[in-house]
Amino acid sequence: MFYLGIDFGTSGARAVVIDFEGNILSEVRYPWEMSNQGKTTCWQTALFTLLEQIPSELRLKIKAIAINGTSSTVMLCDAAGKPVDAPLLYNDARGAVMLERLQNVAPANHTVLSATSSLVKLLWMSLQPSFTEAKYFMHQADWLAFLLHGELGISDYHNALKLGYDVENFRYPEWLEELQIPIHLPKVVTPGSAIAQLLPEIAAKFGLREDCLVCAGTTDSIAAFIASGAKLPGDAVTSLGSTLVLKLLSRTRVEDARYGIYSHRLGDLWLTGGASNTGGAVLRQFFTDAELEKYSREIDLEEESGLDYYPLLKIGDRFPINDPNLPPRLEPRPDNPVEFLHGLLESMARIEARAYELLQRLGADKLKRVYTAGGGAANDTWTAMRAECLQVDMPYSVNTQAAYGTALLAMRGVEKVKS
Ligand SMILES: Nc1ncnc2c1ncn2[C@@H]1O[C@H](COP(=O)(O)OP(=O)(O)O)[C@@H](O)[C@H]1O
Ligand SMILES: O=C(CO)[C@H](O)[C@H](O)COP(=O)(O)O
Repeated sequence: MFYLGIDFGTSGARAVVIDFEGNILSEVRYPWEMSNQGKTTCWQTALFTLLEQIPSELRLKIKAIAINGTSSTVMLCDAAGKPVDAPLLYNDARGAVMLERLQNVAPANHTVLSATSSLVKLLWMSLQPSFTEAKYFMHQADWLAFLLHGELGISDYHNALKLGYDVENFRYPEWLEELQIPIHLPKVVTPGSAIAQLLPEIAAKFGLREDCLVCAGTTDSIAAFIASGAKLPGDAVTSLGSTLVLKLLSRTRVEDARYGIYSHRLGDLWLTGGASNTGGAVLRQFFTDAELEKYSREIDLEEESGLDYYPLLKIGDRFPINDPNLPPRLEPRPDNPVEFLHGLLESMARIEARAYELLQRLGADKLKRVYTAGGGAANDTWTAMRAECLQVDMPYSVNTQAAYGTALLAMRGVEKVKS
């Protein structure tokens, strides 16, 4: 039997089929323009296209499917599961106007007290005209899974963290219930746990087994952590995708909205960390992937760039500076593209190192090794700069693709294998 993991990242969707031993049997991709990442029609097309791209002989043996989305990408649906408005993406900060109201209700420095948290987004959406048609609040991964299993309003405690779900006591906190928002908040289950079998019409349409189970999902950066094989306190994964996301596995939970720091539950341990708006999307604004590869090789690592940027696409960051008004700093810009890239990579390496120092200062376990996921993992020059800043072991991970981690989540969810 096989297991399917589907990753809905920032720059596209990817699917991986694995066997019980974790061997990859098929990998398919559906890239999209960044302008399409906020269209639910594009998400549905991507999901169905990925299913069609998997060889039919493999599809017939898929026993479980799980989907990860970008964290805090959220939407409202009507009673039939139809979106009533456009989704709000992971880094959408329009909910900042609701922070003051929430500060009077939520505990100090709670994860939801961030301009991009799912709860401030929900409060903002509740003021929009479309809210009158809304019945369900869903995360991207929840809605995509709903398309396959047909049950509305089910999420996982990774995606639900930024909605304010209490992942220690597995319930919504009283202060959140007192908000009395007239909407169905999702029923929250364990990531990877089986939710339901495929809808018969989906099984028939895509040549999948009718008893194929759809499992609760996770977020893209947690999926990458699971993929990496990191498992001990002090192990960390930096996702160098469109965004820079840090996860440091710790015995201690760390929560501090002042810095955009929160902790996801992973078994009996905590994934302390945060997600910055800096990262590959800023690089892609100036360089193609081919230029990144070419110019990175020309960087002289013996020299510092002498540049100190805070690379952002637009105003606002989430972590380690949680400030929706933080301006990008990309000046002075050298004429030589190699020098400019040197400054960008070096500056992001410094932001990463500062962020790990902050996590440890606030109580997370001591950083011991850092695995790297995402498009930037392939950049040896960047890895060397980062190693210089981090001064820890940076092992190469055979697999850090989020889709692979999500496939492992599906397998472990239905096979109860030892992880
Ligand atoms: N050689 C490279 N060096 C640094 N960054 C790279 C390189 N190649 C690709 N990237 C970056 O990786 C990002 C895409 O990585 P990916 O993990 O697919 O992103 P996401 O999951 O966020 O969609 C792009 O923003 C791109 O700029
Ligand atoms: O930046 C992002 C998109 O890639 C997401 O915010 C990322 O998933 C981090 O969120 P989490 O730590 O909850 O997974």
